[in-house]
Amino acid sequence: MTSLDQYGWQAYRSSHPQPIEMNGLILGRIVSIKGFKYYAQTENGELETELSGKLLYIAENTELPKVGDWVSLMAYDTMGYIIDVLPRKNALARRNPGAPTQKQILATNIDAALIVQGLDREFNIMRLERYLVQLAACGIASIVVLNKADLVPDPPAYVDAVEKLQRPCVVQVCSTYTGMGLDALRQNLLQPGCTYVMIGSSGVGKSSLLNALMNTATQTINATSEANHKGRHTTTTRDLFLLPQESLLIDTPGMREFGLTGDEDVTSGDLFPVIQRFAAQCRFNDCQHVDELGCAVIEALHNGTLSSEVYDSYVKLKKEQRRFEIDAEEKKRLNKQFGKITREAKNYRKKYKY
Ligand SMILES: Nc1nc2c(ncn2[C@@H]2O[C@H](COP(=O)(O)OP(=O)(O)OP(=O)(O)O)[C@@H](O)[C@H]2O)c(=O)[nH]1
Ligand SMILES: [Zn+2]
Repeated sequence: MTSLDQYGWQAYRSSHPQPIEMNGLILGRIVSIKGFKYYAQTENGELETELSGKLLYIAENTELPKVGDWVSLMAYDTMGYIIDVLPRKNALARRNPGAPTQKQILATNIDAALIVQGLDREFNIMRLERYLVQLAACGIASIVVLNKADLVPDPPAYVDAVEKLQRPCVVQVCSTYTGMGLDALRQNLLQPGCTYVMIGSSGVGKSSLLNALMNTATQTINATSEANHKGRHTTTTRDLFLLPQESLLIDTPGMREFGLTGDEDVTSGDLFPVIQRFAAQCRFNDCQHVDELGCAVIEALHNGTLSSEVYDSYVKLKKEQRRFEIDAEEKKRLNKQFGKITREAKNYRKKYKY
C-alpha cells in the first residue's frame, strides 16, 4: 500500500486546507495520461481510469485532469472513473502550439520547476529569462539546473550570468556524466513529498537527470527511438515519478518549448521586479521605458545599474505579449462577425420559413 503523502498529499493540503468532502469516492493523483486513459495513484496502487460523463461532455479543456492533478474517483472492478478534479494549487500553462490564442495546461500542483539548461551551445540566457517570467506568472518557484558542467572550464561564470538576471531562484551546477552537483540537488534542493517539474529544450539532459535521480543509470525509463536518429525520447511509462529520496518529479514531452500564455501582464511589477524598482522613478506614470524623457529605466541601463540582458528580455516579452493580444482581438472580432452571420441566416430562415 502506498501512502498518498508520498505522492504529495500533505504538500497539496498545506496550500488547500479547506475540508474536502469525498462522499465515498476514492482519492487519486494523476501520474500519466495516454490518450483517453488516465492513470491515477491511489492508496491501493495505480488505477487505470477514464473520464466520467460529466467531465467528458461538460468540462473545458483546461478543466480536464492533467498530470499532477488530485482527483476523486469511482472504482468498478479494475477500472476507475474520474468524477472531479480537486482545486489546483497552480498550473504550468503555455500557449497552445496548435491554437495560439488558447491556453494549454501541462502539469498541475507543482512546488517548484527545475529549469534545465546545458552548458554547451544550448546555454541561452534569454530563453532562461523567458522560462523564469513564465513560471513566475504561473505562481511556480524556479530552480535553475546548469547541466553538462563537465563541458566548460569555468561553470561559476554561468552562475554569475544567471544571477545578473536578479531573479529569486536557486542555481545548481551539475553534470549527469561526472555526478557533480547531484547530491546537492538531492539533499538540499528537492524536498520529500514536494512535486517538481522539469523544463528545458531537447538535449539539455532532462532524461539523463531523471535517470541519475532515480539511480537507474542502466535501466532506461524512457525508450529512445533510434529509428529516426533524432535521439527523441518517447515516454513509455509515467510522467510523474517518485524519486528514491521521496520527491516527485514530472517529466513530460510537452515541457520542451513554451511561450507566454497572454494572461500574464509583462509590465506588472511581479514579473519584472527589477524594472519595476527603477520605473518608480520615471517622470511619467505611463512610461513605456523606451525613449521617454526622464525614464529612470533607460537611465539605469545607460549607467550600468540595469543589465542589458534584463532590459532586452523585458522589451522582447512585452512585444510578444502585444502580438498575442492582437491575435486574441482578431479572434474575438472574427467570432463576433461569425455570430452576426449565423444570426442573420437564422432570421432569414425564420422569415422565409425554410
Ligand atoms: N557532456 C555531457 N553530456 C550530457 C550530460 N547530460 C546529458 N548529456 C548528453 O546530452 C544528450 C541529451 O541528453 P538527454 O538526457 O537525452 O536530454 P533530454 O533533455 O532528455 O532531451 P529530450 O528527451 O530530447 O528532451 C545525450 O547525448 C546525453 O548523453 C552531461 O552532464 N554532460
Ligand atoms: Zn520609464
